[in-house]
Amino acid sequence: MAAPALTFLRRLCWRSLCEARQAQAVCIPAVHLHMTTATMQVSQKDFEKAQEQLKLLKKDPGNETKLKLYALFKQATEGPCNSPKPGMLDFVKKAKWDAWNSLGNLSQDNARQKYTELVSSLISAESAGQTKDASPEESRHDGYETIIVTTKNNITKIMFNRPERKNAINHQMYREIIKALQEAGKDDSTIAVITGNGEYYTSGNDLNNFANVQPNDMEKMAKDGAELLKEFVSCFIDFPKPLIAVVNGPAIGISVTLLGLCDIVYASDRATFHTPFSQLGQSPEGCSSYLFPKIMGLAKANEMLLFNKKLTAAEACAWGLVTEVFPDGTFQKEVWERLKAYASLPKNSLAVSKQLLRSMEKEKLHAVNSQECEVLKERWLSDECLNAIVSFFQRKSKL
Ligand SMILES: CCCCCC/C=C/C(=O)SCCNC(=O)CCNC(=O)[C@H](O)C(C)(C)COP(=O)(O)OP(=O)(O)OC[C@H]1O[C@@H](n2cnc3c(N)ncnc32)[C@H](O)[C@@H]1OP(=O)(O)O
Repeated sequence: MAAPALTFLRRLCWRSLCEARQAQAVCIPAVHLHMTTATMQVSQKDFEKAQEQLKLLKKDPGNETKLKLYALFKQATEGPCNSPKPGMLDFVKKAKWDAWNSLGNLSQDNARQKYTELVSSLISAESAGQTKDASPEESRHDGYETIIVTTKNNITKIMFNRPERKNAINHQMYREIIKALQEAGKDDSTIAVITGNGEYYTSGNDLNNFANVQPNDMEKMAKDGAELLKEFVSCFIDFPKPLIAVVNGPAIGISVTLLGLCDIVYASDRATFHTPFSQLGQSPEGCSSYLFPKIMGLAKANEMLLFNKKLTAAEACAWGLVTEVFPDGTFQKEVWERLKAYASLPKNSLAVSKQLLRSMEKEKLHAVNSQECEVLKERWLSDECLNAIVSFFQRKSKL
């Protein structure tokens, strides 16, 4: 069918089509009077039942099917197409006329039969789909060790999964998250969610990423780290569909800065938000040096990014970093119910809308990301940073 015709047909509300058919059905008893054999009477009964069943369909079966139903109904009740051909620009009438006319001399009995069969197949397909919808399978994606990636209810969930290390992000986890985001961007899901397994959302960069590096390899470590970080953050900047952070517990470092690149942030009231960059002799990343002042204003961004102020969930919400805070006891239930409803919205509409909201900033964000990675590359080679890492591990070993 021609694209303009389809576009116009999309304007046809499914319910109004059903109602139109109901109104047309008034003429059916007249058809019924012409039938004589018992078989035909049964067929007529089935035909009427099919019309009733059609009204119960919840999902719009699509334009092609609607046209087929329309044509079969007309053929069954009025016989071969007998109305004048509509003008080329009357797209809807023309499409309907074409569909009816394409049935040629199909007998009314056959048309009734085909109509009834088509409705029956739609009803069976919908009830099979509904059973599936009621308890859809959660599919787990293969090939990940540090994260768990699943898809259910049109939501791809990426879960940090090193709970015994407070979900600290080691090099392998950075790479796996990159891969998971690239796949989630292309899969059939409507939205993607990032969350943590266990008590923490994540404690940020695994400080072991800096451990056991020989003095001669320091520069290479810093260079490779900056490249990995740049690629990692780029995946968040470019992510093409709504990306939601479900912050189940404390969040530290890079996991906090990335929230500025997420489209919605839901937090448990147990969550805290901490970016101890200066304490670690480091500097902000995840585009936070640009996005945090925009989100919360420079004065508050300074408290977080320069002076390591740890925010409660309520503060983070008041400062605009978090969308909504939920009591921890009902957090998972409330959030996933909400997300399930969001993920049933039209997928493409959400994707293009997200891209519109972000597109003006994309180039800027990539430039900020590059600059932040360059600065960090230097920071990682600084005494301030090395001393901070050493003192973290010394503190740990004394405990
Ligand atoms: C490619 C490189 C990209 C770099 C990007 C730049 C990113 C920057 C950042 O993210 S900065 C933030 C870095 N994170 C931290 O500074 C947090 C460090 N961890 C802690 O302060 C604490 O562990 C804690 C507050 C998260 C939890 O404290 P506590 O409740 O007392 O638990 P433990 O400390 O006993 O933790 C259990 C176990 O996990 C280890 N661990 C936790 N987080 C990290 C981490 N981020 N790095 C390394 N190890 C971590 C902790 O050492 C314990 O291990 P142990 O049992 O002692 O072997």
